[in-house]
This record gives sequence, C-alpha cells and structure tokens, in this order.
Amino acid sequence: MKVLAPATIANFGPGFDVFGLCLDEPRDVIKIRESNEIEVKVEGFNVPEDPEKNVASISALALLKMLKAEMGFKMKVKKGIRPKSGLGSSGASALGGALAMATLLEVKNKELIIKAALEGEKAASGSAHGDNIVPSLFGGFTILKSLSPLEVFKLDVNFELVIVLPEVEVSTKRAREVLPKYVPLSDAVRNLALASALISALKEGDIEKVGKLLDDYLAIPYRKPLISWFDNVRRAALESGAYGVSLSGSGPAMFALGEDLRSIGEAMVEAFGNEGIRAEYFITKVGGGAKCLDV
Ligand SMILES: Nc1ncnc2c1ncn2[C@@H]1O[C@H](COP(=O)(O)OP(=O)(O)O)[C@@H](O)[C@H]1O
Ligand SMILES: N[C@@H](CCOP(=O)(O)O)C(=O)O
Repeated sequence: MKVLAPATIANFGPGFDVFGLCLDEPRDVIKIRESNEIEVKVEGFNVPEDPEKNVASISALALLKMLKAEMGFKMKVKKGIRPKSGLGSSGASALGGALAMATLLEVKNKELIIKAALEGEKAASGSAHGDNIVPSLFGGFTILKSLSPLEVFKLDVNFELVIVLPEVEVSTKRAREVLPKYVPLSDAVRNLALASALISALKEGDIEKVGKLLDDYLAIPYRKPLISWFDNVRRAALESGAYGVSLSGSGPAMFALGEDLRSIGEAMVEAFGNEGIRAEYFITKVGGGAKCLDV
C-alpha cells in the first residue's frame, strides 16, 4: 500500500487555521505493509525513524488505537517535503500515515482518518490544527468549518503559483506559541472581510483579485519577530508585479500569485539574498489531494 501525501499552503492569507490550498508538488510518499513488528524507515529529508516520534507512524498507531486493533507494520517514509518549511510537512506525513493504515484496514471514514492524522500533527506542532491535513487529503482549496463533526467546504480551483523556500527554519510549534490569546475586534472584522471577499474572488476565478486580498491581521503581525525578512521580500514580490504574496502556513516558505511567476520568484530570491539568506523558488499548481496506490 502506498500513499502520496501532497504539500499544502495553510492559512492562505486571511484564513488562519481555516483555509488550505493543496499543492501539486512536493509530496511525501508513505508505504506500509502488515508485519509482526513495528518499524519505520525514512528516505529523503531527515525525520525520526522512531515509530513513537515519526508523525506518520504516530498517526497510524493512533488509528489502530481508535479501532482497538492490534497490528504490527513496516512503514517507509519517502520524505519529499522539507520539515519546518511551512509547506505542511508534518501535516502531509500525518495524513499519509493515517490514510495508509486506513487503506490497509479498508477503513473509509474520512472523519476517523483525519482524527488519527491530527494526533500526528499535534505531536509535531503541539496543536491539532487541520488546515494542512484537510487540503492534503481533499485537494483543491479547502475551508475547514469544523473538525468534529468534520465539515469541509472544497473549491475546485486551478491556477499556478510561485513558492519561495529560504534556507531557514520556522517551527510551527514556536510560531503558534507567539500568537496572542485575543486579538482586537477591528482586526477580526478586517480578516472576516478579507476572507469572505477572497472566497468570492476564488469562485469567480479572479486570481488578481485573490492576490490583492492576501493580507492577515491575526497571525502574521505577531510572527514578524520569527520572519524579520517578510516585509522586504513581500515588497520585492509586489514591485516585480505580483498580484499578492503571503506566508505559506507559519513559514518560512512564501507564495505569490501573478502573471510572470518566474520574474516574481527571482525577485523574491534576490530579496532573501539581500537579507543574507539563500533561497530557491519553484512554480507549481493546485494539487488534487492524496492518492492511494495498491502497490
Ligand atoms: N514524518 C515527518 N514529517 C515532518 N516532520 C516530522 C515527521 N516526523 C517527525 N517530524 C518532526 O515534526 C516537526 C515538524 O515541524 P513543523 O514545524 O510542524 O513542520 P512544517 O511546518 O513543515 O509542517 C519537526 O521537528 C520534525 O522533525
Ligand atoms: N494554521 C497553522 C498552519 C501551519 O502550517 P505549517 O505548514 O507551517 O505547518 C499555523 O499558522 O500555525
């Protein structure tokens, strides 16, 4: 059994902990088969091989516990999404592990699969936020109304975007610790307005309008001490013609929408360089969600 679990952009501007966009690449690949022992092997980016520490096996074990099932398994995690990148690395592995185990057991209940995957996400980031796991499973652009009961609104959208990945790390756990418990009512209203308008623009397919709505008052302002380069890179993107630009998840990756995505990516990489940070960019498109292959 093999699962392809795609990277995601959580928050997507004003949709903190609610909006999520599935990407076509990169992805984690999780292979699993029944065994009389529990073993995890990792290829690609370095993550733990301890089954109690790798979020893919944590999610698989969580599903077994929820089903009151006892089973050994051998898992291979081909880690294609860099950890602490802001591209939903832990979310993809958590979803992939839960979905691989569910498929092995012929469990189709998506709410249960997501519940198990949240255990892996919680182990990695200290909180059971679903805005990476949900778009990685469903694909497209997802609005997470609630996790329990599971209520997801999916928009089938199709556009290209540029992702810029700097050679720095931002731990999601740390990026959540710096958030305030309360925000000013005026900021909540501003985000409500941006988020509502962004959904309307997405449904119209007006990507330029979507870009202009990629602002956030709930999380990014409080995370600035962790992403001191953000404003300069954002300015470079806009000056190079981007419709809009924001942080991917809790960062450090950033994404931009626009016409000439190569020039925008190059300008953002140069802006990171001016901050003494090496970075790379790639252009991708909206992904279709996780895939299960019976191999
Ligand atoms: N399979 C896995 N994939 C990603 N991270 C993992 C995995 N297993 C354990 N981890 C740990 O979880 C943490 C992921 O950090 P996090 O900031 O949540 O990444 P991201 O922002 O990319 O989702 C890291 O400490 C990483 O070592
Ligand atoms: N809503 C979360 C999303 C974290 O995404 P990640 O890709 O950085 O793990 C948050 O902003 O904390």
